[in-house]
Amino acid sequence: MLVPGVAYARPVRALLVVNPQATATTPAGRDVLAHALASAVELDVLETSYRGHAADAGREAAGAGIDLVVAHGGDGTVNEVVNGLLAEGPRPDLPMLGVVPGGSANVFAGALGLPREPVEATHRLLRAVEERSSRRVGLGRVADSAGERWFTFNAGLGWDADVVERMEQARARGREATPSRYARIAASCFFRLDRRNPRLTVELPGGETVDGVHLAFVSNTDPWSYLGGRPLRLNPSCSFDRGLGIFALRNVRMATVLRHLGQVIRGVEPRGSHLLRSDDVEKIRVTCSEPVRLQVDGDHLGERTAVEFTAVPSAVQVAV
Ligand SMILES: Nc1ncnc2c1ncn2[C@@H]1O[C@H](COP(=O)(O)OP(=O)(O)OP(=O)(O)O)[C@@H](O)[C@H]1O
Repeated sequence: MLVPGVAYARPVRALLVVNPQATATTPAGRDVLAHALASAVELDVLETSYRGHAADAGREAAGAGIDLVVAHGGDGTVNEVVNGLLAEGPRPDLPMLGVVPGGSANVFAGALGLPREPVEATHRLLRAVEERSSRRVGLGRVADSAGERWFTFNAGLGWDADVVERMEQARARGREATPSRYARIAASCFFRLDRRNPRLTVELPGGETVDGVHLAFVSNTDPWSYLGGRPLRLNPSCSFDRGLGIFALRNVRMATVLRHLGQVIRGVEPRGSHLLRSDDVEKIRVTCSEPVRLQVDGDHLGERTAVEFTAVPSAVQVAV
C-alpha cells in the first residue's frame, strides 16, 4: 500500500484495467496511457474480455500486493474495479484507485475534479503517483435480496432507473445520449410510471418515513450531469466527505416533472415542497409493494422491492 508523502525504495506496482468496450477507449489511447504509466511504475495491463472482468481484476489486485489499480473506461468500469477492490470490505492496505476517463459520462471522475480528457487525466495521475498525492473517498453500499454492491456516485430506484434502462437500450441500438433524447425518454418513462403507479416508501434514521415517492436518488456526492458536464444540483451539499444524500420526488404531476427536468439540464437547483432532500445520512431504506427498477452508478441492475443504502466513509483511497 502507498502511504501519501512517503518516498519508496521499491517501485510502485500498478495494474491498468482497460475496458475496450467503453465509449471513448481506443487501442492507441490504451497504449499511450500504458507507456506513460510504465515510465513511472512497474505496470501490468489487463484488457477486459467480459462483463465483470474488471471486478475480478480488482479482487485479485487487492490480495496481490498491488499498490495502484488504474481504471480506464466509463463509470461501469470504475464501479467494477471498486467492487472488486472492496469485495472483502475496506482495509487500510488496499490498493489505491486511479481513474483515466474513457466512458461517455465519467461522472465519478468529474465529481472528483479530474480532467475528462484522457491525456490530461493521465498527466494528473502521473503527478499524483509521483507526489504520493491521494484522498480518501466515502462510498455508498446497496444491500438487497441479491446481495451487496458498492456505488461510487449514486444509485436510484424508480423513475430514474427506468430512464437508465431505456437509455441503455437506446445506446445499444447505436443512439447517442443527447439531452433531447434523455428528456424524451424521461418524459415517456414518467407517463408509464404514473399509469402503473408503483410508489416507493423512504425510511430515514430516526423513524422518519416518506410515502408516495416516484424517484429515490441516493448519492455520496452531488453527481455530475451525464449531459452537460457540470453538477446536477440535486443535492448540492452532498460530498464524498459526508454521509449519503437523498433526493426524492413525491406525488408530483407531469408538468412539475418536466419543469424540474429542464432545471436539471440547465444546472438549476430544483425546489418545492414535493421534494425530499436530506444529506449526511448513514442509512436509507427504500421499499415498494411491487418490484421497481434499481440502477447503480448508471447501470440498470433489475427490479427490487426493498433496498438498503449505507454510507461508508473513507472507503477507498484515490490517487488525485
Ligand atoms: N470486454 C467486455 N465486454 C462486454 N462488456 C464489458 C467488457 N468489459 C467491460 N464491460 C462492461 O461494459 C459496461 C460499460 O462500460 P463503461 O460504463 O465503463 O463504459 P461506457 O458505458 O462507455 O461509459 P459510461 O458509463 O460513462 O457511459 C460495464 O458495465 C462493464 O461491465
